[in-house]
Amino acid sequence: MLSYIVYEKQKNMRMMMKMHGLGDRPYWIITYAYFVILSICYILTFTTFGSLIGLKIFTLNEISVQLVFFFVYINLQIVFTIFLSVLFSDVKTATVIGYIYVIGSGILGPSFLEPYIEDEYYPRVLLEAMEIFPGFSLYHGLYELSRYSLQVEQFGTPRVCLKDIITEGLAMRSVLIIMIIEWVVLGFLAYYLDQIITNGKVGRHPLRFFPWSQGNQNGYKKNRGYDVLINMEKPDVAQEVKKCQNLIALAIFRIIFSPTCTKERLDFTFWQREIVQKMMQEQYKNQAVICDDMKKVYPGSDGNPDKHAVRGLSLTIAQKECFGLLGPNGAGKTSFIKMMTGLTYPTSGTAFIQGLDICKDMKKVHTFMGICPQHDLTWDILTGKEHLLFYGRLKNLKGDVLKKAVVDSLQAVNLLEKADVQVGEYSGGMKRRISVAISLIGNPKIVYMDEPSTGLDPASRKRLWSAVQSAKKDRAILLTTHSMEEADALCDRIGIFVDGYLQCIGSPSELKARYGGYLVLTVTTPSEQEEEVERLVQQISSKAIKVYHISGTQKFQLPKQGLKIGDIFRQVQSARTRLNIQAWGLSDITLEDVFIKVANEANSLTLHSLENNNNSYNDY
Ligand SMILES: Nc1ncnc2c1ncn2[C@@H]1O[C@H](COP(=O)(O)OP(=O)(O)OP(=O)(O)O)[C@@H](O)[C@H]1O
Repeated sequence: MLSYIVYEKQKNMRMMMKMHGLGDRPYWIITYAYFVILSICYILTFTTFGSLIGLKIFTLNEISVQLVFFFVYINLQIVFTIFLSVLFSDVKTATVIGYIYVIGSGILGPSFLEPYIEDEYYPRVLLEAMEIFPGFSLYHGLYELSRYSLQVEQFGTPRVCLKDIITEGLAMRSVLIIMIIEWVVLGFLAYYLDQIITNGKVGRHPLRFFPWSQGNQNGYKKNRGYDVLINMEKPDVAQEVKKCQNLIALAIFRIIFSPTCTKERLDFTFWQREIVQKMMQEQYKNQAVICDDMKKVYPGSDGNPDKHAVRGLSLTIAQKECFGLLGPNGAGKTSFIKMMTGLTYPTSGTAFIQGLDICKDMKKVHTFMGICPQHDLTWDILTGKEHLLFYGRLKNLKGDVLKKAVVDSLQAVNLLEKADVQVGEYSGGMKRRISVAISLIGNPKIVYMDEPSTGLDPASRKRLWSAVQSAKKDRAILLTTHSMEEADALCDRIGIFVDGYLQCIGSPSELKARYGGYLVLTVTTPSEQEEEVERLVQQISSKAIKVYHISGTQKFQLPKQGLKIGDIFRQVQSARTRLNIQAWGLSDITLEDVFIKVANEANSLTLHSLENNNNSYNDY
């Protein structure tokens, strides 16, 4: 049981289920019920088999006594396991500790505890204190059962029944009482710790359940207000920041001026009202996601400084928009998606998804969210179809609708033929495709895809793209990718993210226009015609620059301003015979060029500022 729970935690399966709408309470109820049923089956087999081979502990004891004792114990064992599981994040460690516990308590029972049980003068209170350890209470209970059966066999006394245990104050009574109390206490404790501890660390405020607690409920710092530094050198990013601020102010306005709100209205200053009213006129509607200056800092360890993975991200994503977040390795894209999906908390700032604050209403957000994580989170023993059935049910799909959704999803990612194959037998690309299908099932309103096409062959990638294309018709999609071709094909808007900052934002064509600004004209002629070609190009654009020439092949950069592609075609074609042009071509800047340019600029800026810092330290 311990390995099972820790496995789901370590592999982030639990988080994956949570992100698809399975709340903590249903998760634990289902898990608990599963373990109880499993344990009951085990105990029934155990006692039946024991009786069949004539073990007196089973044949000479009342069935009701055995059943009550074993039932209480299995429940205690389950809550104890859940309690222990909170402390582990690695399945191997959990399994080893689990075995040490089982074998250790089996050895310690007869060698350590038994002498105290048999010693009538040993204080019972101390013995009962030792039985707080569940392995010892089990041992003592079994010891009592065997004693009762021995009495029946040797002295012919009547069998001990439940009533005798309760009224006569037999040792079994204290064992049962200890186990029942522990069952309840550990149950609450396990649930409480599970809520505040994430991967072995305290993730939420320890007092979050107590109404009198003034502690920050989610363990993050809020950075409300309008103190975001707007970098005027990046007007697109600055505009996005402003848009977020305005939208948030609008949301505040709506709350404050709602008829039910009285307290906050008093704190609402006049100037804020002015801004909000002005902004009300602006048409920022239908935003699926509004991120407000989100930051993520990982605390430094082993003497290393803190890692600023996301340094302040303000972003809006409209309904039915596919937004592509591009960036070099380590830029902070995954950290951002982790915050958006509730895998980790923002260090400061927050985001609103369909108007719900991710720091306050993440549970509700999970019910209409889909995610395709960077690393596939699937159960090896379940088939592709079973995965989709499971996640479809989490999204409240039922009956024929569910069946149809599963078939459609499998078809969309070309896995219909492999529907009944266990995912453990899937290739890397197939696992990726089933992850995409999982993220889209149940019509989530917002879908996050972290490098969805990694490891896919070109045909599968194209099919995946068309699945994403049709999916975005009725939902917002946030996609991270290293493939510029993919970003160009799928994304309505793109943001390039470097070193935790958004460096630029816009549609692929806007970015190309903004960072390209020129066309590349390549002309190949016999070498003696080179000068003539140069003259022709100067006629087309007086600002053309020759960037390259070798044995008759010349390359020119033509500033786009004032140029018409049709004119270039016409002029080159009409001079084709006269100048003996053997080949010529005109190309635009690619998204890849934009990416490299933006990333290089950002990196050189960082280096520059680091150098400046170093210089100022030296000066100092
Ligand atoms: N749990 C963590 N603790 C400390 N640092 C972390 C943690 N997770 C990520 N980082 C660091 O934060 C930075 C951003 O990481 P992140 O995984 O978000 O980048 P990314 O843009 O998704 O990279 P890639 O494209 O390679 O997936 C990296 O320098 C990484 O080393």
